[in-house]
Amino acid sequence: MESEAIQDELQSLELEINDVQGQISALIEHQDRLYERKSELKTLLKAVAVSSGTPVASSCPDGSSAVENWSEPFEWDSRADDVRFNIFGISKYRANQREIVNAVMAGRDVLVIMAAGGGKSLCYQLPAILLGGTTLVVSPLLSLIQDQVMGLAALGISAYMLTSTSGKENEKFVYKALEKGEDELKILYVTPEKVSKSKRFMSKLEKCHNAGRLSLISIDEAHCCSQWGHDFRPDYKNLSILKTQFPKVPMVALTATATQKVQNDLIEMLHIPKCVKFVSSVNRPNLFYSVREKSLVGKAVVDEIAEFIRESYSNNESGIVYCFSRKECEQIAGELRERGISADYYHAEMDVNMREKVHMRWSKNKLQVIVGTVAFGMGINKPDVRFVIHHSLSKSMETYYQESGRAGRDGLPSECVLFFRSGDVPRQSSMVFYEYSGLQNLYDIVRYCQSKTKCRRSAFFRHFGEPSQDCNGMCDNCAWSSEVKEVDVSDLAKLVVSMVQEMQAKDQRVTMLQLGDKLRTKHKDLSAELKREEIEHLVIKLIVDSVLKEEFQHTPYSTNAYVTMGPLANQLLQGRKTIKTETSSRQINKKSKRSSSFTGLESKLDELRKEISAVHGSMLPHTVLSTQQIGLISSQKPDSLQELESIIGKLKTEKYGDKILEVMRHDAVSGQLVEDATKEETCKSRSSKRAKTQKNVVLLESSEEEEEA
Ligand SMILES: Nc1ncnc2c1ncn2[C@@H]1O[C@H](COP(=O)(O)OP(=O)(O)OP(=O)(O)O)[C@@H](O)[C@H]1O
Ligand SMILES: [Mg+2]
Repeated sequence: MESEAIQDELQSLELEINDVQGQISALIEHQDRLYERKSELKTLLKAVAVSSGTPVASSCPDGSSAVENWSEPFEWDSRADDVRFNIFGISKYRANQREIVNAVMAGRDVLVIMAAGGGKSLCYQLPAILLGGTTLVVSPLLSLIQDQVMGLAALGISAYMLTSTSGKENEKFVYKALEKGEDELKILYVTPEKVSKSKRFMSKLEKCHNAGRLSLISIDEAHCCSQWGHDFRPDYKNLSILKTQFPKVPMVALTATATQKVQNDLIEMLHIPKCVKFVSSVNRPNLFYSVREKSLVGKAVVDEIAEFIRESYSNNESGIVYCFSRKECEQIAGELRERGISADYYHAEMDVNMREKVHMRWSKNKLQVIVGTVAFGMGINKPDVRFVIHHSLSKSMETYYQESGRAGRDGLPSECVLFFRSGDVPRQSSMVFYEYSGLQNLYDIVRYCQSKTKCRRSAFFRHFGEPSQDCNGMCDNCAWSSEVKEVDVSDLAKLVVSMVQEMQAKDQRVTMLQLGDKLRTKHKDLSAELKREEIEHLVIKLIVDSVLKEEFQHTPYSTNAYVTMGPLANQLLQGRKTIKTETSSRQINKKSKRSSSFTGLESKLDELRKEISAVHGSMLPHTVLSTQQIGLISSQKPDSLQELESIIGKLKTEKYGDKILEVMRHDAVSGQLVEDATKEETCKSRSSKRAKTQKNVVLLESSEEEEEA
């Protein structure tokens, strides 16, 4: 008897110890997050003190850490303005561009952190022209390099590339230009492999340097150097050789990825400890962020996406739909086509040529929507993507920021919509659980999706450790007021957790889907009230709140995610923790249009840029005229080449000015004709109205007459 009592006590102690251990590990995890946040806030405080948006000199040549003023006048100002406007057709600098150009021109190493579409290319292309000699640009992807070289060639700048695909003739020209310097070679793009693997290339580059002709080195998409970045490329690690070989040549490293960890890594790996650092805000004020509830019925989701595109983007404006798997991409592209949307798919398993074809059709606006996996990523250089839809959630806030950020790189209003359902979470978690902080990162974006009150934008500021800025109603939670109620669901949560506990005691594993089904079978009274997605929503909330936990098991074909007791499960069961969910009565404002579609004249100019691009083969429409330039021309209506030049600069006016003015004149004439026709129509209808009135009078008179008669 005594031994039985001891056994009992031992067992209950065992349970209690397990419980305490669970709580300790949850608290340690919590403590880690607090430490991480503390260090973010400290950095933030420094940034705020320096005043946001201004450059931070990480340290100066003399070792001091004073902030330098890169906004003051410099001797190259007027030349820089001339090239910016008359060659690039850019009427004014965007935030930090001028300061960066100045720091590069002053011969400093520079690190640029600027959001996607912020205009990083100009920051090295403009100095490349002003400096003379050759600028070497390392860029990770062939498609990016091709786009850039083609865009620069269209501006008459001698830009070349050396990649695995460049032909012998091209290679010969480039090597000769590097070695002898007789032919002009302003900008040379290479992939990182050229630097790390081609001895021939490095020896030619050395000759160019020894002759004093290597004026600048630019590392684009520099986050590829860092293992903490999302696109790590092993060959980027070897780029440190550039600073070792050419210590006096200024280096500019550019990226849109802003985390502190990546920044520190880059400075170390590229050997630029004394660089001037320019950190711009991660805010993309022109992007409208929203989250929509994703239906359990696949076809209904596609219907909603197709309706969204048709209603808001009926002028063939470009967009991307991101999907989880290759199979899903193909299927959804097909289903969108069935619904009359011009869509095609893009994923890593496709043949390279096929992929390039799809990308090219989309870039040339011959295809409206690309349905892609994350493989459709870094190489996207299209500035006028008006919408990015996520058919399933991304794996972290950072990847979502990157993927959704492909919208609106031209600064014009664009939309980012994420379709969220809790059932998609286990699919992602079984992919990311082995990554460092993979699950924590995933749960961060799940919190973003589940919130019905918090500003979506503020989640990005928080993630990147930046002071908050006004959202200006540019997210669903800020734009559309709705009644959000907090509901205490602790009792239901206890039922769910008890069920997991029972199964665990019997050594049974349960997935989220099975858990929902079992709960509804066991508690029939609940199944009438609770929908499957509501239970899934609760289970995911419990996982995110550490009450439940995901565990993974590998099979030869897949990795399965199971739900088990989490570190805070006992706190809930003992009534020491409450669980609340948000319910909202919001109706999605489906008709709200965030983008302005083209007016008549804008459409004609859009047609013109497509025609010119088609004639030139590889040139893209936005290289001919940007959407912003189309907007400016349409609103200012220049009627001479001189006036046009004051809007789009000399080069584009010389090349396309006559054609643009012809379109404008044609539009004015047809506008006049329409106006005349309208006037005539109005006159006619007035006189016919008058006649009708008179007729009525006559009739009336006659009827009176008849009556009289
Ligand atoms: N000052 C400016 N005014 C108007 N348009 C600009 C300006 N600077 C750059 N742009 C345009 O903005 C678009 C995006 O520029 P760019 O490709 O340099 O962005 P990025 O910062 O390199 O973005 P990503 O991180 O996506 O590569 C381009 O179409 C470019 O011509
Ligand atoms: Mg870029």
